[in-house]
Amino acid sequence: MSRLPVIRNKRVLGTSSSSENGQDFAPAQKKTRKDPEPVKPYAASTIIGTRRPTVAVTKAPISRPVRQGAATVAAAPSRGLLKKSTASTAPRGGNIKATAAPTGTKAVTCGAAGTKRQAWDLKGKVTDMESKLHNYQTKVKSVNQENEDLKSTMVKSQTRVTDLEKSVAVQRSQISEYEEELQALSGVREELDKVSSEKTSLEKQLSNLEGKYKVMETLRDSQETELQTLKVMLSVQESTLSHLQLTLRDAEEEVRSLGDTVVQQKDELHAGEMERRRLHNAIQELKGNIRVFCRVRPLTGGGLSQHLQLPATDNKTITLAKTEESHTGKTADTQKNYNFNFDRVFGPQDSQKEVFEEISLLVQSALDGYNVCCFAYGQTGSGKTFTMEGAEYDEARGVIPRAVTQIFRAAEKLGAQGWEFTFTASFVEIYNETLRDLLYTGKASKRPELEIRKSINNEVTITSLTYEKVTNEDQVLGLIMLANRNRSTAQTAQNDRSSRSHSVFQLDIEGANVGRDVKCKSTLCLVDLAGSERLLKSQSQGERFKEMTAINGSLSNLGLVITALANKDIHVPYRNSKLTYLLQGCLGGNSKTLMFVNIAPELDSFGETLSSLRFASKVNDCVIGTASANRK
Ligand SMILES: Nc1ncnc2c1ncn2[C@@H]1O[C@H](COP(=O)(O)OP(=O)(O)OP(=O)(O)O)[C@@H](O)[C@H]1O
Repeated sequence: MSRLPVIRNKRVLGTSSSSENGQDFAPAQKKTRKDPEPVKPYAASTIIGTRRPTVAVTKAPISRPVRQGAATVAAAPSRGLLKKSTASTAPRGGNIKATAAPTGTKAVTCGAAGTKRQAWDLKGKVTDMESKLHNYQTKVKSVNQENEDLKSTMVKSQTRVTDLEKSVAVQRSQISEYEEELQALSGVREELDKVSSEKTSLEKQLSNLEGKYKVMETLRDSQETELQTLKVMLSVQESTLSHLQLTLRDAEEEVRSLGDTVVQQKDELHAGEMERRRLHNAIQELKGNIRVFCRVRPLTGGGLSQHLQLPATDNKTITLAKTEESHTGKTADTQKNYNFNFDRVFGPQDSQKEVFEEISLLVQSALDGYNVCCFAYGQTGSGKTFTMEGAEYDEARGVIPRAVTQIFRAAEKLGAQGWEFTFTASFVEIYNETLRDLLYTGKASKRPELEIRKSINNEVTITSLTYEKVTNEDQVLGLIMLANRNRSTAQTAQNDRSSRSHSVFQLDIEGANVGRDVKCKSTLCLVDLAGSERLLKSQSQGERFKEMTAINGSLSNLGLVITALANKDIHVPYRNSKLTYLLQGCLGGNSKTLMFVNIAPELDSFGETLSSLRFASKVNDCVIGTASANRK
């Protein structure tokens, strides 16, 4: 920070000094400069010539002239004026002039007329001397006066000097203050430096920003151009929009009329769906409400079996041929053929897919509100489980997983027509006339006993059985896997238990078309029966005998029930076995039944095969009454 006052004060000081000196010392300096030679201070020469009466008073340079315009009598001690010796100090050959004092002091002249007195004129000389003395006295007086003045001036000057010294001291203290301030200002200077460096960086930033600003301006310009283009486009779009709005109004009108058409078509569709169901059922009835499919499994070691003949052109016949040797040996061997006709006969080469295609219509009936029961009958190892469950890879999937897939897909499609379905799955095993929950996940020790109950409206349920609500195919497949795990656990405890127990998978289906106030309810029942070995062959004893008795009992009772239904007997012995009791809802008037008779192609299974085919043939001959859908 500029503290110019310091300089100004100095200047003031100088000015003041100059002013003082201007009054008191300047002329002397000027004179000194003019003097050809410096003259010692206080060196005053007064030449009082004997010959020349004129008294020359030289102007002696003094260090401090008393006053401008004062007599140029030197301010040296007045005594000196009288000393003759001092005359010798006067400059040699100098122009010594008698300078008349401006105050009226006259130069001493010899004689009144300035003429030289005669030697004899002593009086005159005395007079001159007196006059001179008087002059000198006057001069002394004036000098004294002047001296006094000078003294007072000196006193004043000293006072002045003191004042000035004080002032100087004050100025010095001020200077030191200013110096201190200056010192303090050095910090400020650092700050100033910092600020200035900051300023420099800010300036740089500013220039950067200016650069950016320019770029932004360019960008803005281009965007403004773009905006203009967009505005033009917008106006075009607006006109298009208004045009489209008009079109939309027209379209809405059209949609409204189409909506009416859709409602009308939905009605027609629903009527069509109901008609389809009616016709579908009519076809099923024509096919018979109980159907039997025969399936021959491939030979375990490959090749063809000689005793089983399946005509290539006919899918409904199977011939079991047996060559009987002549007992006497005298006659030729005779061949005995056993022919059986079924709704369909599948050979060893027929795939799971082909088998399922034949029963998919029945599965559709389950969704339409009809009870459907499908069971596999046959000796152990004849392919019942393979037919019903299949293997894990896709192509080998059996009836149960395929039926589940079909049902969920069909339900989804019917959803578009306003149908909503709920599905409940259960899986039960019947072993030795005892029911076992295959979906049970609790502790084995707490496994509850299951009892079949029949409600007032003839609905069969099992107490404490797991009824699992399912919403998709994967859930059902998960339950089937759980059932298989449960079965294999039991099988570890008892060898081949699965062959000696019936497993019953049930899917309860409830459908409602809320908009049309239509409801339906049905059960799809898929059963893998126990092996149908005859008691004689197995020659079982003990526990095994008990198992076989139970199996044969339930299977033969199944035959009896079907026969009773076909004969329209008043009493149908459902309760004679757990199997028929459980399947009561799915067998009989209000249901569609499909039986698979599975055949093992090995020759040593001939007897069992013949027995199975005879049983199936009996069932096939039955015509169970007309089924009616469970509609409300
Ligand atoms: N159509 C077929 N094609 C190929 N393999 C089959 C076929 N049918 C059955 N099998 C195979 O034959 C074997 C016995 O079949 P499966 O276990 O299904 O008989 P099962 O009648 O269920 O026997 P069990 O009464 O002991 O349960 C299995 O290995 C199975 O994979």
